[in-house]
Parts: sequence; structure tokens; C-alpha cells
Amino acid sequence: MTAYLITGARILGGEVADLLIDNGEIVATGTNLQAPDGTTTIDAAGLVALPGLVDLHTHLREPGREDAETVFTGTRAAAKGGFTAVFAMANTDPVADTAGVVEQVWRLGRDAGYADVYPIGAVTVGRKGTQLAELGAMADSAARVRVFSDDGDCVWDAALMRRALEYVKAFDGVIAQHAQEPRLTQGAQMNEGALSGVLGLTGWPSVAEEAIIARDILLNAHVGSKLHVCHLSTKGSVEIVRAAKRRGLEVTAEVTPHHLLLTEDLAASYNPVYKVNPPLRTKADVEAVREGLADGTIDIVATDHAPHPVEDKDCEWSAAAFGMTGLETALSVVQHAMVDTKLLTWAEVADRMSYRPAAIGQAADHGQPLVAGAPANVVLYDPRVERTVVPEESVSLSRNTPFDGMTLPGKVVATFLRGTPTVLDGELTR
Ligand SMILES: NC(=O)N[C@@H](CC(=O)O)C(=O)O
Ligand SMILES: [Zn+2]
Ligand SMILES: [Zn+2]
Repeated sequence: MTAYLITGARILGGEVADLLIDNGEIVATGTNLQAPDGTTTIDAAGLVALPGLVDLHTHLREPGREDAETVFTGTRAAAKGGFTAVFAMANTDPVADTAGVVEQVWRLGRDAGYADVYPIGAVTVGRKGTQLAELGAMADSAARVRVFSDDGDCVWDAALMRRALEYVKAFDGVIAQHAQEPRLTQGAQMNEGALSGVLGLTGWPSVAEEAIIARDILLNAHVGSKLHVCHLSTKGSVEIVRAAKRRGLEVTAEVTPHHLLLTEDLAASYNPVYKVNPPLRTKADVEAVREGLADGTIDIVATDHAPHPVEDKDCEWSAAAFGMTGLETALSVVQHAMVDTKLLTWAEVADRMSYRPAAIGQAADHGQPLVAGAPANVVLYDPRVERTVVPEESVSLSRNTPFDGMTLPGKVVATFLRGTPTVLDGELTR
């Protein structure tokens, strides 16, 4: 294994130091480090060094929609975005609701070698919301599943949600809820408000999200388990989670990069690239989720990378699929929305995008400080440059980025997975 000496990096955006990586580990940090013969030196002056990013919410689409993404292409996109671990959502075909399917996804990730893939298991059989899936068998499988979600759909049956929360306590699992009351969102196409009326698109009201979050927090408090809220998007949701945490109730929550930056106004273009679940909300909501992420009410950023092929997006708004890609732009969007606005420091970005998602998902090798003895999962990022997003430059199989044409700050220069570079000089190494 080649050793790497990374010189002059700003560790978590702070002190300047060198990092010596060998045998998959960070072996030393500091200055004037003694590097073994054959070490490759990387001049990282001006670059920010962060622990490898961890995405708790990625759609890799394999098995079943390999025309949209595969474990191979999705983890390449992850590496390019600075991620060393991704949690793969269960809404595949077949659904990841058995030990067999989660093991298959886990193996595909290991064989691809770009990022560690942690499969998420479905909560219910076929994600149909009627019968609990074999959660214990998935937990005991080689994939060691700890996060369970019917994402794409809400576990709306309160009795089933309660049983799922109870069941995962046995192996310290967590239920990640896609909070969407289905009866309040039938045929919903965009955020409900004045604009949805003007555009003639069926509204998706904030209360449909908030009602489920409130219910689940109470259910979870009752059974004493672990609840995680996926892609929280409204001001009211932030307030509910903040109040719950003040009362000492156990809940964690995520926000996506797109909900930190984009608003419902984009729907006026009728361009389905802006169609997503939950929908883009208002400026007040964006301000609230930024504040929530800054004060720790929202624990983490998760991409909800949701690739779709052209034919599912290049159509009339109401017929188009929900979802947008996000792995390759996540860190730049977070810099723009949170760091350049002074809402988060780089050390806090490391917390929200590496330490805490790794802790919630129990990804043992990930989310560790950049100190000697830690696995060498490292990203080098240049916050000083700007780039214009060009969908065709993506290494994902899909092109549905809402940041098309936008100029965003920053670029991932290098990503190391257990000491092996997956990205160097801004390009995939293979
Ligand atoms: N976010 C989306 O709009 N779509 C996701 C499903 C989901 O995250 O709910 C997808 O699988 O395409
Ligand atoms: Zn979802
Ligand atoms: Zn999702």
C-alpha cells in the first residue's frame, strides 16, 4: 500500500498540519513528520481536511433500476462528492426487505470499493405498510443492518410503527421515517400555498409532514426506542423537533442540501427537475431548516440522492418522478448555504456530515476525528474555487440535478477510503 503525506492542510478548517497515511490508517499528524521511503506527498496548502463524509440517505437503485444508477456508479458519485460511506435506501426492486437482498447490496458495495455501502432494510414487506419485514434477519445478516426505512413511503399505520420501534430495540436499531401523511398528500405535486394555487398543481401541505413527526416522536417516547426523521423540510417540523429535544425526547433528524438552498418558486418553471419529495418549500422554511441545522436541532445533512433516468423526468410535471441527485454537489451546497453564511464552521460541517451520521447509522470505521490511529477516511476540499454545475459532467448514471447551471463554491480535491485514494486531483482514480 502506498503511504501518503498530506502537507499543510487546514484540519477541520482550523490549524494547519500534515497528515501521514499508511496501511489504511492515519499514523501521525503534526509537522516535520518522518515519512517512509516511497511515500507520495500531496501539497494540501489552502485545502480543508475533513473526515470522510457519511450519507445516511442515498438511493443507489440496484437491484431493479440499473438504468438510473447502480451501486458502482452511485458510489463513484459518492467518492467524487467526498463521501466514504453511504446508506442505501430500501426502495429497490426487489425491495431490500430480506437478508438476501441487503447482503447482495452490501457485497456490490464492497466489490466496487469506492465507498462503504450500508444497506437500509425496509420496515415492512415490500414497503407495502401492512406487515413487518424480517428486521432481525437483516440485522443478523452479513450486511449488519441497523437502519430501517420504508422511504419513498411513510409507515403511516401507528400500530405498525410502534411495533417496528419496539422490535429494533433488541439490536439497537433505528427507524428512519419518511414523514408524509398519505391522506393529506393524495396527488400532491408541490408545496401547498398560494403558488400551488396559481400554478394549478395539487398542494403538499406542511402539516402532512409535521403531523407524522409529532406522532412518531410521541410513539417513540412511549416505547423508548430510536427514531430518525428523514428529509425534514418545514419550519413547523424544526419547531416540533426542537421542542422534543428540549424535553429530552430521543429523536434525530436530517435535512437535504436542496432544502437548505432551494425554494418552491422554482416550480413556476414547470421543470420537473425541481419536483421532489418532500417538496421545495418557502424562504421561511429554508431559513428555519438552516437555523435548525446550525443549533443542532437537525442533527445531520443527508443527500437523499435520488437519480432518475431522462424518460422519468423529461415529461410533464405531474407525470414526472419525485427526486433529485445530490452526492456530487452536497458539500458545495453546504458551504454556500451554511459556511459562507457563517452559520456553521468546518468543524461543525464535519459533525453534521461525518461524525453524527456515522453515529446514527453505527458505521464503525467512519465519522472519526483526524487523529493518529483512526482509519484513513479523509476528504481534502478546496473552498476557494468556484464551479458551474454541468449535469453531463456527473459520474452518476442520471442527470437530474437541480443545481444545473448554478455557480457553487468549492471542490473535492481528494477522497481517501481506508488509506486508498478514490479521488485525486479532483478526478476518480479508476
Ligand atoms: N425524494 C424523492 O423525491 N424521491 C425518492 C424517495 C424519497 O426519498 O422519498 C426516490 O426514491 O426517488
Ligand atoms: Zn423520502
Ligand atoms: Zn429518499
